[in-house]
Amino acid sequence: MSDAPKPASLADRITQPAAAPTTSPATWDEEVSSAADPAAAKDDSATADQGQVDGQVEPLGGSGLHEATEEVEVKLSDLQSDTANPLYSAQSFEELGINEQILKGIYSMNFKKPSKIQERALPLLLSDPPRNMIAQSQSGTGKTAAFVITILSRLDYSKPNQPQALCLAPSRELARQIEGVVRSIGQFVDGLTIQAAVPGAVERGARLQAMVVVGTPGTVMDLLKRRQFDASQMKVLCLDEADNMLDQQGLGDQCLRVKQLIPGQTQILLFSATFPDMVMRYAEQFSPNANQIKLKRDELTVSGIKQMYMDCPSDDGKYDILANLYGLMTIGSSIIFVKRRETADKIAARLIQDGHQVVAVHGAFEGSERDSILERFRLGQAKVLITTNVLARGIDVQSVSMVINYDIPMKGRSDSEPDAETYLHRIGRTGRFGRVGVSISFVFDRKSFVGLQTIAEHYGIDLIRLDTDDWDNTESVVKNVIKSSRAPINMTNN
Ligand SMILES: Nc1ncnc2c1ncn2[C@@H]1O[C@H](COP(=O)(O)OP(=O)(O)OP(=O)(O)O)[C@@H](O)[C@H]1O
Repeated sequence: MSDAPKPASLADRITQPAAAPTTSPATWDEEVSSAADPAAAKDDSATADQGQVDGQVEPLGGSGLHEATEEVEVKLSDLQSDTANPLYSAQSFEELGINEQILKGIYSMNFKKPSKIQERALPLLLSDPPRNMIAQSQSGTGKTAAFVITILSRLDYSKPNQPQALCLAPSRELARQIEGVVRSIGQFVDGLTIQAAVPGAVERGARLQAMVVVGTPGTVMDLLKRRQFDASQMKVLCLDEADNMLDQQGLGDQCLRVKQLIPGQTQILLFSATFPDMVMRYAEQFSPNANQIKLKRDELTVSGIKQMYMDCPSDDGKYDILANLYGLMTIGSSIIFVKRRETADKIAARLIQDGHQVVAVHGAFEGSERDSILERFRLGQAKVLITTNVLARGIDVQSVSMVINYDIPMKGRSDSEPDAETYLHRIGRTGRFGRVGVSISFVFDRKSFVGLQTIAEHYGIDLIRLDTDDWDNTESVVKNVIKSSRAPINMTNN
């Protein structure tokens, strides 16, 4: 990129006719910017083929290029004292009115100061009488601890066998992860009982007998129907990834049915990094009179994640680019997101055949197998994970330094619309709590290019273009980012 002339923003390039007639375009951004014909993009969108897709949502109704920044080392404490940073807080955990045993758990996790969402949300969440909450904060900024502390603070510890708090998440992996956070933060809380309600975790006929239940909506609904779960004394209902839970046809219905079976005065908490307008309206009905903490669209991206893209020669040609990137992907850990299960299997098989070590997980895998593969990835025994949207949200593996969008996330009938929310959640698997990371999105045709460009404009993101013909430069740009451990302070935009 150093030798190439710095192009104007993608937005400029797509909306303005090319200044001078070009010869046959070398890349899709050249092609699209010279044609600038939205109708043509539409034609392409009708060609989505069929296949098994995980985690797809039903639709509801200043991008630019720049040079990568040089390495800057920053401590977490520096980030947390920068008022513009989403990790900033003026207060300590003690000042937020959290009970001693819970505080002990928080400090044992090495959390020194709250993040902005924790500082802002906790006083509202813990105040009496309990009020509902709709809370939005960027990926990796500590939303889980905010609702877990609330749950632990609301329980009646004289009733250890009585379910009193229910947390729902869209995937078994995320539910298990949240269960782990409840166990960690609650490790010094006397008498705390916790149970997971994910497929295969509760024996048929066995009653749920824990104060805190963390599960997926389908399993929880089954347990309620079979009277294995008494929700009559529920105090808190929390939906993590709430926009996804309320938006997806099936999950939305199940969440609504669960809500109908709990007491009317239950405190309802909705958390997510994204709340599209249409879903927000429904969220406000689901969680009435809620305190709300919202972000503007241009505050949603995390500055520590350097977002890049590569212009690939063809759909098939993406594989060679991926194989070339493989060495960089193993510097930390990385996740490759694809649309279809078959693609995940296919590229995993090819990479393995080419001598690389990768693992794949998607919805076709059996539950316990999914758990054990993700565990291997968490432990760093497998460095590269290939998956579908099923793991796009919530999964917290701090060592992930790169996310690859092998397929640009799309939604709608025949994949007609770019899926800006899923893009944000996918790239948010890196850059956790002030760490740095790289996302690389592959485009190869007009539709994928326009899709990415639309997403970039939606959030006002600057995308760095990586040259597929200059691997030395690509390597140095990516390495430069991932070898620094923290996001530079002056890069924060929120
Ligand atoms: N106050 C804190 N100090 C240090 N680390 C923290 C603090 N709060 C949370 N973390 C850590 O930050 C990471 C991200 O937290 P969490 O998974 O809750 O993010 P999130 O906001 O829910 O993200 P997502 O939107 O992707 O689900 C976790 O590893 C968590 O342990």
